[in-house]
Amino acid sequence: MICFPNAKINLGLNIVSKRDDGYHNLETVFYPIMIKDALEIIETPNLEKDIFVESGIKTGTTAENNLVMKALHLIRSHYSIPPVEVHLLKQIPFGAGIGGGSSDAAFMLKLINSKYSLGASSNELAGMASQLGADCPFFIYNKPMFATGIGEKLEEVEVSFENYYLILVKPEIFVSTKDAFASIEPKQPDMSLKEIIKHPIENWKNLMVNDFEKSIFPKYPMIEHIKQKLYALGAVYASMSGSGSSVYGIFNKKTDLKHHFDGCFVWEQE
Ligand SMILES: C[C@@](CO)(OP(=O)(O)O)[C@H](O)COP(=O)(O)OP(=O)(O)OC[C@H]1O[C@@H](n2ccc(N)nc2=O)[C@H](O)[C@@H]1O
Ligand SMILES: Nc1ncnc2c1ncn2[C@@H]1O[C@H](COP(=O)(O)OP(=O)(O)O)[C@@H](O)[C@H]1O
Repeated sequence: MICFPNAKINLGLNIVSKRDDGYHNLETVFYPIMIKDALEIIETPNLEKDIFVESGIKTGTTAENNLVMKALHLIRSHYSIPPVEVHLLKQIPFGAGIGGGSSDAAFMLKLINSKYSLGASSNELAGMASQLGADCPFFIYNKPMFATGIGEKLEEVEVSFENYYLILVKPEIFVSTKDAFASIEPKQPDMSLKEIIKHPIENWKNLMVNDFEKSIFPKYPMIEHIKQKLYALGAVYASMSGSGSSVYGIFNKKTDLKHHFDGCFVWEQE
């Protein structure tokens, strides 16, 4: 049985306060984008323990610390699941602020739930996902969501780029989410993202921010350069996604932009 975990971008990101457990309360809108990994589980008779095979982009993870295996062990602690062979084809860049690892883990929970007809509800799966990563519960629902708390309180929102064109650019820079949070001064936003998102996309430039940009841009000028270039090329809105290093641009019409970003991973909406 196979599935195709996809990535996300953050539309705005306000880091509101630091919590006693070291995590941060935030406000963001998660928006699914269709850069995809492939995740397969194969049931092999007489297998004594799980097998994990990773191909594609090298994440440097192992069968012990890859999030798909952590997801497998977690769901197995609730349900009886036999040893399986797991194949993960990595195509979503990591350290990119687009949640690839969290998505793989959430899709593993959904895959096991379907394959073994466990009947767990989305809410139950989201509860398990929250133990694997702050971004993880969103990928259980995988539709545009306004998120608060550490990212686990989710509310569906209406937002679509149907008449627009989206491009995502990731330079050869890998940002650690933990380090990115460490250099943030939390603050209450002037206007809630839930309100901002209702404005026309043309107004977002003046209203919507990603709080990580302020600390990440001075450290990695290349990321800011990409954002400025997207605006120079005519983007209606451009922003870093999550803790970086990816930057996305939203355009009014499809234009050939790839050649402007040599040396970067570039994904364009079909
Ligand atoms: C910043 C965001 C924005 O969407 O995405 P990415 O840039 O990673 O994609 C997320 O909040 C990341 O979610 P996720 O990547 O699942 O984070 P986790 O693995 O749970 O946490 C990694 C580390 O980030 C910090 N962390 C994470 C989430 C949060 N709300 N507050 C935090 O302080 C903690 O130090 C934690 O140890
Ligand atoms: N299935 C996975 N895919 C990618 N990274 C993973 C996975 N499992 C664990 N990791 C670890 O998580 C880190 C962050 O990966 P990821 O969530 O894809 O990045 P980000 O959301 O910051 O773009 C990686 O550097 C890697 O060490």
